[in-house]
Amino acid sequence: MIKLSAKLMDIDYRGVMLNREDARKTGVLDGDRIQIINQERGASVQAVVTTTETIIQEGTVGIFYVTNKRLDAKEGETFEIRVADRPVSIDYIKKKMDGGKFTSDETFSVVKDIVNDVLSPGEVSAYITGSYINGLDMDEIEYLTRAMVSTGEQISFGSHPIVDKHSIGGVPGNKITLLVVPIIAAAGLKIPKTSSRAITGAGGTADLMEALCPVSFSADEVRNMTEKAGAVIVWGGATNIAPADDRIITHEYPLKIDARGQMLASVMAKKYAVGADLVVIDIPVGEHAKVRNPEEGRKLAREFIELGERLGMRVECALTYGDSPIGHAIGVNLEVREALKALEGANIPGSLIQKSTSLAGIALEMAGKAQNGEGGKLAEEILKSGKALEKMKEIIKIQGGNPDVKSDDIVPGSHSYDINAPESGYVVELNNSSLITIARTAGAPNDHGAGIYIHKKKGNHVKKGEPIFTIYADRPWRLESALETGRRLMPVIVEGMMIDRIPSDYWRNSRQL
Ligand SMILES: O=P(O)(O)OC[C@H]1O[C@H](OP(=O)(O)O)[C@H](O)[C@@H]1O
Ligand SMILES: Nc1ccnc(=O)[nH]1
Repeated sequence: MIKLSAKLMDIDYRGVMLNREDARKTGVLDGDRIQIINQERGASVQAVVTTTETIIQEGTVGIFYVTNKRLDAKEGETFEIRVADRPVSIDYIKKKMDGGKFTSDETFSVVKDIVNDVLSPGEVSAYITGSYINGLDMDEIEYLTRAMVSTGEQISFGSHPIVDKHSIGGVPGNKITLLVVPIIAAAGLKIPKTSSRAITGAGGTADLMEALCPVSFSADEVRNMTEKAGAVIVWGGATNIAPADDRIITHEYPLKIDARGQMLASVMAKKYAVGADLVVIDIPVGEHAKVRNPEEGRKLAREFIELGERLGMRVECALTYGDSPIGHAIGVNLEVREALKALEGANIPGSLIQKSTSLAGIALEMAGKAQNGEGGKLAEEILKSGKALEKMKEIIKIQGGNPDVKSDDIVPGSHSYDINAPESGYVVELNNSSLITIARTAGAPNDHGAGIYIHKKKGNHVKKGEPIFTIYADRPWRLESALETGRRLMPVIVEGMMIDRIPSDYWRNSRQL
């Protein structure tokens, strides 16, 4: 054991940094774990070590920002440093990588170690990849859901039912939560909606809502705001509700994957932790969506319903059209503007309003606010009457945003480029996955102005030279990269359009590469 004095490092990362000499004395290598202890304060955390020759001097331990949120060290404070045991959860992760099955205790051990930052980013990725490749059965998914809930805070409300809604994601432009939640709340129901940020997409609901108001709140604040306004739309990752979820999503995001077992647990843990009784799940189905065909969709729906039964929640699922983007806008500001326009009563064509009112309608029927088959109509009435807009303003206000915000206040990025039709014809393909890649390359979701506005959707006729879609970015170099990606991926195909021209010397040239 050695004693070192703390140096706080303002780096948004987990772990600690040791001088190589101190690491040698302690007996740890880069990537090993140490326990940092202050006996007097009773403060102690485990952390993964990074070693350095020069950045941290001997006698000092550098503590990264995220780890210090738990340790609360002051600059110069003295800590005992001990080698920490290798966590047993790593053996469980290996077992899953080899095709084994997690027990309840093993799952809890992995989740607890993720939440307490005991596992390194590589180990968390191995856990996700192992589960992604070998799958989790329904028992393992239930264990995971319960472990995610029990390692965080839970909310309970005085009156019931508590309604909730969640989409598994995977379809670009899916801003429907910004309509569904205020419609349900305007009908007098409580809906404490927690969302994640983008996982495979170009803007999760938490990212979108952040363009209108703060989204980071404690579990207590979520409860109090929901009691007052009937609803919130907040970022689950900030609440300490199912805190493992956000850690897992952080590792899924760069890979654009959403492992099925983790997805079920991620969604349902958030519902269970807020005390939901009635839950509607949106399962977009489409060639480039997370669920490829209706059979797979029905199977996933059964799993959501079964998991709900095991946890005491009534779940209904809607298989929705996921072959094309929802509405016309993809990316934070573009989507928020489109959602606000719909709430303001603008005549937005097609999928956005229809999808939102159908989903909200199911929740209204489940809660007994409408007869079976009448929910969608009631939801539409609530939307058209302006009551959903009023409720949305109340939600924005209670979360600390400007309730008088108008759709036109939310503007897309100042750098844009129109992609025009090379031929006249019908749009026969809009590749969701490529659209997302282009929007992300343009800067979405972090750059709020970045994204894509689609002028012509599948089945629409377009004349040669007319814009099919416009790419927006906040920074010019991001627009350049997005354009390059767009040219490579060709996300839209117009009937009759030449897809590529392969010159006769193609093979010779490609061999030279
Ligand atoms: O990035 P991809 O994987 O498309 O989807 C993730 C989005 O789907 C869910 O939406 P909601 O909270 O039901 O609106 C999540 O919370 C998140 O916002
Ligand atoms: N894995 C997930 C998919 C969609 N929403 C979530 O919160 N989590």
